[in-house]
Amino acid sequence: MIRTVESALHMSAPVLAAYSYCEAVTGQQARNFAYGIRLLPTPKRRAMSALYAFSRRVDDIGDGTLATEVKAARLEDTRALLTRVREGKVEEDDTDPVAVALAHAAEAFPIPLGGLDELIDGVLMDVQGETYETWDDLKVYCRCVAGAIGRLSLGVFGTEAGARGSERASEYADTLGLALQLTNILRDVREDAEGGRTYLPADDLAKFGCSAGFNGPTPPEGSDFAGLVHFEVRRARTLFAEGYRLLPMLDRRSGACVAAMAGIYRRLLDRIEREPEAVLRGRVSLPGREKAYVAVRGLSGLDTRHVTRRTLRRRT
Ligand SMILES: CC(C)=CCC/C(C)=C/CC/C(C)=C/COP(=O)(O)OP(=O)(O)O
Repeated sequence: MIRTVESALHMSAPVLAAYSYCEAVTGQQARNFAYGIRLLPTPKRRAMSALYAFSRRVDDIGDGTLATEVKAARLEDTRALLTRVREGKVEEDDTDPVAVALAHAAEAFPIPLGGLDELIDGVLMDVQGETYETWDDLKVYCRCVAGAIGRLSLGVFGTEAGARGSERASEYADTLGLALQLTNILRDVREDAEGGRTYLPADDLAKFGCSAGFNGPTPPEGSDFAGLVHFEVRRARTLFAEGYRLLPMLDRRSGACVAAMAGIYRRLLDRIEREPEAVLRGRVSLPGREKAYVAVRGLSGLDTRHVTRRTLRRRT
């Protein structure tokens, strides 16, 4: 049974403590997304924090230094936990605060929990060292680790668009996830290379003379690294433009949350476009004041109105 948002506000001390734990994890670790999540009303903010804390746990298993088979086993433990959540088998006094908060959020909002299975599938691909020949191949991975997060988030945000509109909203949320993930991949080129990983499609790397990979602060000799980055930036921008069509389908504060998350990442993309080689030297980031500015713009609807008008103009 789905609880109403009002009844979700009256919650037991263990559930409140579980949400506080997830909010602390979000505040400390979601260096960019926390700015958007903070703009939501309390029940949605708590539910998004529960989703974030669960996703963080899955991601951390993938990123750690454990052996492949240990990582795979831990990911399957997480999947088993998810099954308990789905079957309503997590009690409020369970010792795992993330499970308690997620179980509560999944009762309060129509969250399509299968998206978290997809996330686990995506991180398993990563752990098993999957490589991507083409953008279509990479898209499968991005759909699992980011598109699914967009679709899960939409369950919390809700949309007033009716059944057919919901389907479209879900596609836009998925596409926005792809845009964020591709931006994230560009930003983390250096860090991933140090961990022995390149996510960018092999055929794009070949086209720009970068098949040798990246192992230092300068591009491979004779390559057109800037060309590669600009090519992927254009691809990300197209995805952002499509994904932004979600914004007018959301209520004001959910729209503000998405506009802040996407707005911060778009500014990262702007920086990367201006200085492609910066991603080989380290992680490109925005100062806190700039992220706060983007969040306030999201709340005032500035970004939403701008994008909606532009999107409509493009379509007519
Ligand atoms: C509709 C909607 C809400 C769509 C958005 C979906 C979404 C939030 C996808 C997240 C994908 C992503 C780039 C995660 C990186 O997390 P990270 O912890 O590595 O990020 P960080 O290092 O930038 O903090």
